[in-house]
Parts: sequence; C-alpha cells; structure tokens
Amino acid sequence: MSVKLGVPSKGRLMEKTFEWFGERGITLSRTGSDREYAGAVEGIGNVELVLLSAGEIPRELAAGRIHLGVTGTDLIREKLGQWEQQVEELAELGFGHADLIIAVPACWVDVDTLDDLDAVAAAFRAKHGFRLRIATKYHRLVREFLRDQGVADYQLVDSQGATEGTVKNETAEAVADITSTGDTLRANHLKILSDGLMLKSQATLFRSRRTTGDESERRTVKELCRLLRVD
Ligand SMILES: Nc1ncnc2c1ncn2[C@@H]1O[C@H](COP(=O)(O)OP(=O)(O)OP(=O)(O)O)[C@@H](O)[C@H]1O
Ligand SMILES: O=P(O)(O)OC[C@H]1O[C@H](OP(=O)(O)OP(=O)(O)O)[C@H](O)[C@@H]1O
Repeated sequence: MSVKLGVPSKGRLMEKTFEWFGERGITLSRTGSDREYAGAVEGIGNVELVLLSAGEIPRELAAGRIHLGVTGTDLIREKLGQWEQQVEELAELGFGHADLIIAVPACWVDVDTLDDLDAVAAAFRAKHGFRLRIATKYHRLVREFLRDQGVADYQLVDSQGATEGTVKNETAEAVADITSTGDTLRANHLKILSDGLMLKSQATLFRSRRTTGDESERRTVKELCRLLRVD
C-alpha cells in the first residue's frame, strides 16, 4: 500500500505547500484538468498525493486514511478532541499565519476586554431576554477559551463563512474568527478585544498516529520525513 499525503486542494495553502515540498526536493503537482482533484508526487516512490479541503484533513488523519497531512493548527485543534493523541505535529511550515480572535463592534467604546464583554453580556441578556450571540465556525476552541476566561453569558451561532458580516446583518453581536491582515475586521467595523487572542495558527505538517502496522508504509513515511528534514 502507498503512503497517502493529504494537501489542501486549492488556494494559498495548496500553492505554498507545493513550494515548501519543492524546496526539499519533493515535487507535488496537480494533474489532469484544472477541476480534476488528482495529483502526483516526484522525488520519492510509493507516495500518493490526496487533494482535500483543509477542513477535512484533520478527520482524515485521525481516521488513518492519510498518513501525513498539511493543514492549519487551528483546524486540527478545532476538529479533533485531544488532538495530540490522534496526530503528531512534525513541522510548522512558516506560512498560512492567522490569529483566532474575538471581535466586537468598533463603536462599543466601553468594551475593550473579556471582562467588559462579560459585563455587556449580562446586561444584554437582562435587556433582550436572550444571550449575546457570538458567530463562529470554531465552536470547540471558543467554548474552551471563554470557559477558561470565565465568560459564560453568551451563545454561539454557527457561521461557516463571511462571519464578520453577521454583526451588520444583526444575526450576532460579536464574532470569533481568524484574521491575518485585519482588513476584513476593519471593513466590517469590528475591533479585537485586547485580551481576545485565542490561538496563533499556521500551516503545519502532521503525521497520523493511527498506524496500519504495515512495515513498508512505515519505512516510506520515515524516508519522506528524512528528505523533508522533519525527523
Ligand atoms: N486570511 C487568511 N490568511 C492566512 N491564513 C488563513 C486565512 N484564512 C484562512 N486561513 C487559514 O487557512 C486554513 C484553511 O482555512 P479555511 O478552512 O477557511 O479554508 P478554505 O480555503 O475556506 O477551505 P475549504 O472551504 O476547502 O475548507 C486555516 O488553517 C486558516 O487558519
Ligand atoms: O484579516 P484578513 O486578511 O482580512 O483575513 C481574514 C479573513 O480571511 C478568512 O476568510 P476567507 O477568505 O477564507 O473566507 P470565508 O469568510 O469564506 O472563510 C477569515 O475567515 C476572514 O474572513
């Protein structure tokens, strides 16, 4: 059986991942038409490229359906409970940097910290009869962070994209999302709480801990790690 390497199937993460492997003598490429999710690996035998959504790579690693995978640390921590037991972090790749943060409307001049948010949340509930809404796709990470910080009077509303727009659309009062340049937050009149940084993420190479027990696969993974200088 060949070793399966999962890589994001599109956009900046895919391109930068291809570059990172290329610099280490392993050429990854997409084959077939623009729309066909097929790929090739040169520079080592017996390794198959699997092009996947970045958000699905954590699950595929955990299930052992791919041996190695590149995705953001944010997605691993969000999608996998006790992630360290399921995957091993082999190397941070130095791109795909993004911060997971909590932001509120810039016009909330008296709200700068999580304590302020907690106070506003209690007042919000008393006034409106329902809890202040935080829009996010990072449910696990936001819950854990706010629990540790002692903020309880809120509810999460699911937002799988265009999350910063939910405040203007009046489906949430605050957002928890990733930011890199900050442009999207500014454009949507949102500000980050001064202690609202939850996680610093970047693209990372992971190895599945769910091994198949196949000796030749283990040798190939070891050889690939040696070539990539991550062993
Ligand atoms: N603006 C950004 N700058 C840098 N990294 C980002 C940015 N947006 C997302 N990322 C990172 O890229 C990774 C993939 O993000 P996301 O899940 O949004 O992917 P996507 O391109 O929408 O893929 P898909 O829809 O196929 O799951 C995440 O780890 C995230 O931290
Ligand atoms: O700080 P910035 O550089 O402005 O980047 C942040 C934006 O990038 C991501 O969105 P993406 O482009 O992946 O689209 P999405 O809203 O569909 O997730 C993220 O969800 C923010 O909206």
